[in-house]
Formats: sequence, C-alpha cells, structure tokens
Amino acid sequence: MPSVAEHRARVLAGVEPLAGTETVPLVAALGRRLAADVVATLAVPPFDHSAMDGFAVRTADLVEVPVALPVSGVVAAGDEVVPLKEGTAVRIMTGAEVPPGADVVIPFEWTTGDDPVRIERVAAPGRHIRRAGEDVAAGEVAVVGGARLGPARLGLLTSVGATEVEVRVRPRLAVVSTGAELVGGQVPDSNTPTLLAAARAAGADATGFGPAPDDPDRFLAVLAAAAEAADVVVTTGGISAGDHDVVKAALRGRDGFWFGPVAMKPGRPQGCGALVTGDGRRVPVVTLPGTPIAAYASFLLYVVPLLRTLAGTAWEPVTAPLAEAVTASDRTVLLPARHVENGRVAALPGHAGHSQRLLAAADALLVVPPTGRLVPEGTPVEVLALHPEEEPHG
Ligand SMILES: Nc1nc2c(c(=O)[nH]1)N[C@H]1C(S)=C(S)[C@@H](COP(=O)(O)OP(=O)(O)OC[C@H]3O[C@@H](n4cnc5c(N)ncnc54)[C@H](O)[C@@H]3O)O[C@H]1N2
Ligand code: MOO
Repeated sequence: MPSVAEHRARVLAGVEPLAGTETVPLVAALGRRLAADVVATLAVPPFDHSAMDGFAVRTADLVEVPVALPVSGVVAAGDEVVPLKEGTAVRIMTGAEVPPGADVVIPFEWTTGDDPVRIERVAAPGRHIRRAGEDVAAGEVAVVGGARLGPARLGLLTSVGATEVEVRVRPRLAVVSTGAELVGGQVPDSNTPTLLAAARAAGADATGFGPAPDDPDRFLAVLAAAAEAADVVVTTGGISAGDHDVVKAALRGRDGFWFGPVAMKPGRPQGCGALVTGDGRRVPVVTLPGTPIAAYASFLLYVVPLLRTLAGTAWEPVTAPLAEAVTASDRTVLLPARHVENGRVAALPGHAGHSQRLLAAADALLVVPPTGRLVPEGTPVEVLALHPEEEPHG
C-alpha cells in the first residue's frame, strides 16, 4: 500500500507552475503573490521629519544649556517648511518636515515650552529626526518577487509609491462533490464549503461545481465543465468499494488514473489522474474520499502542495513537538489537535475517527507517522494548520 509521501509524489508528478501574471490594484492584492521585485519609487519616510513634538534647533546653538532661544515659527505635519534662522527655535509637531538648517529636535518635555523657549537638555545631532529614505531608499527593492501580500506589505507598497502590482495568476481550483444523498438533500454538502475555504486560504481561486449525481455520464459532464474552468479539479466521494462509487466507476481504467488505498487513517481510499481540456491543457484531478474529515485531511496533505506547485512556490511540511505522547499505528494517522504552550501540539481527547465537531474544535491535524510505536512527548511531528496564516516570506 503506498505511503502518504508516495501518494503525494504521484499527485504532484507532471505538475508544472502556471506561467501567467496579471496587474491588479493594490486594494485587490491581499493574499496575492508578487510576480517580480517591487522597487521603491518613493523613499520612506519621503522627507526628513520630526519623530517628536518639540523644537527644531541647531546643536551649534546648544553648546551651553540651559539656553533660551526665541521661537521663530511653528510647523505641523503637512505644512510648507522654511529654513531655520540661526539662534532661534521652530516649534515642530511629530511628522512635520524638519526646517533646513535644524539638525536636532528637542522634545517639549526637555524645555519650558514657551517663547523664548528655555532648552534644558542637549541631544546629539540627528536625534528625533527620521531621515528621508532611512527605512526604504528610493530605488531599493521594497518587497521581493514571490512574496505573498498581507496587510503590512500592502501598506509598505503604498508607502513606496505603488498603486497597482503585477501578481502571479492564482491557481483555479474546482470542487466537484458527488453523491445521490447530497443531490437529494438528505445530507448537506459540507465538503464543498470546507474545500473552497481551504483552497482560498491556500491562495487559489475556488469554485464549486457539485454536487454531481451517482451517474457516471452525468458526473463526467460536470467533471469536464469543471476542468475547462480550472487548473486543478478535486472530487469528493464515490471512490471506495460501494455499488454507487461513481468517481471510480467513471475514471478507473482511464489512461493515467490511479485508484487505491493509501496507508493513512482517515482517508484510506484515494485516487488521482489528469484530464486534457479542449484547448490542450493538462488538468490534474485529485479524487478525495467523501467522509468530511478524510476529505479535508487529504486536501491538506495532497492538494495544498499541488496548489503550491502550480503557484510556483515551495511546499515544505511544518512540524511541531508533541505536548503529550501519541500512539502510532501501521498507517499514518491524522489526529485533530490544538497548539498549546510553547508551540507544542496536543491531540484532542475523544478522537472518534470521523467527528466533524472535533475537527472544528481543532486548530491543526497531527500527522502521526506509521511507526507502530508510542511517539514520546517532545517528538517533532508534522502538523497541518487548519486555519493557515500568511507565511512569513516568499
Ligand atoms: N468495503 C469498503 N467500504 C469502504 C471502504 C473500503 O475500503 N472498503 N473505505 C471506507 C473509507 S475509509 C471511507 S473514507 C469511505 C470513503 O468512501 P467514498 O469516498 O466513496 O465516499 P462516499 O461513500 O461517497 O461517502 C462517504 C461518507 O461521506 C459522506 N459524504 C460524502 N460526500 C459528502 C459531502 N460532500 N458532504 C458531507 N458528507 C459527505 C457520505 O454521505 C457518506 O456518509 O468509504 C468507506 N467504505
Ligand atoms: O478515509 Mo476513511 O475516513 O479512513 O474512514
């Protein structure tokens, strides 16, 4: 029986990164990946400005303190600035441009605050002044190509003068759930919203095409429409050994399709292959088991790495130390778990194999390797985040 790693390699075989890029306004770029480095056209800060409310002066006028200086002007953020007259002080507000000639800002707290102002403490030249470009210089790379854009990067890109960015095309994922019980409404189709959300969290555009009925021809028609509109298709259900297992019935024996058990629990029945669209694109198809926890776990194990490959970004397993020992079996076991103190992860008690309630209470799935032994506390074990956050970089 193939292992999780062997099945992942089968799913990823022949998958190439998508080449296209598109230009989008910054306001629509959250979660997108930059196609190329963005070079700053504006410096950050854009001009020398005061970091404190206080008085802009020349250190040459502060040789002996305390010293009283007449106040020759007031400047606030957004004001036009005039040069500082020698032997005077300018009242300056945080964010205001520093008057040419001033080389230090003395905070109000170190002065009497009136006119003439008595300055009681000196500071080194440059103190409390944020220089133009000290954060990002014009011409410097502000955000590297490949980086995924989160709130702070959108702010930085705005500060360096970008209003739109060239981003990589997002992989388009189609979900085709199957099952007469879903079509008939006896069971709500919970796999579709879960997998659409998981795909979007992984940076894909996701569309639901199901539920498709347990009739091979009608299923194949939905599958073909999904493939025309997508870069990868995921089906759920219909792949075990039952009389109505439509996905397997429709695709088994087709060139390049594989169905079989994988050494994991839940999620033993698996399958994958590819379709060729009318315009000659090869669209990978991953056929997931229907049981909701098995479908979601399999999506994280196989489809997220596939989406990463299509997006041209690396996928690497994430590990965390066990907060408590777990018992391994002869197959990889996926356990609903939560991060506890110090980045450790503990399996949630009451694991009953297929509980959606337990899965919803978890923030991760532990991927317990098939060692057949007790895995002691502290052992690093692969974890699949159920609420993926933005990766730190690239
Ligand atoms: N004789 C065997 N029977 C089964 C085997 C086996 O190896 N031999 N494997 C079992 C395992 S493990 C699993 S998991 C399931 C997977 O079966 P399918 O992928 O064919 O899934 P279905 O039979 O279509 O559905 C299973 C279960 O999940 C419910 N379901 C399906 N889709 C959805 C959905 N979109 N939203 C909510 N719930 C869904 C469905 O109603 C069934 O209850 O097979 C075992 N059997
Ligand atoms: O995939 Mo099944 O979920 O092992 O019962």
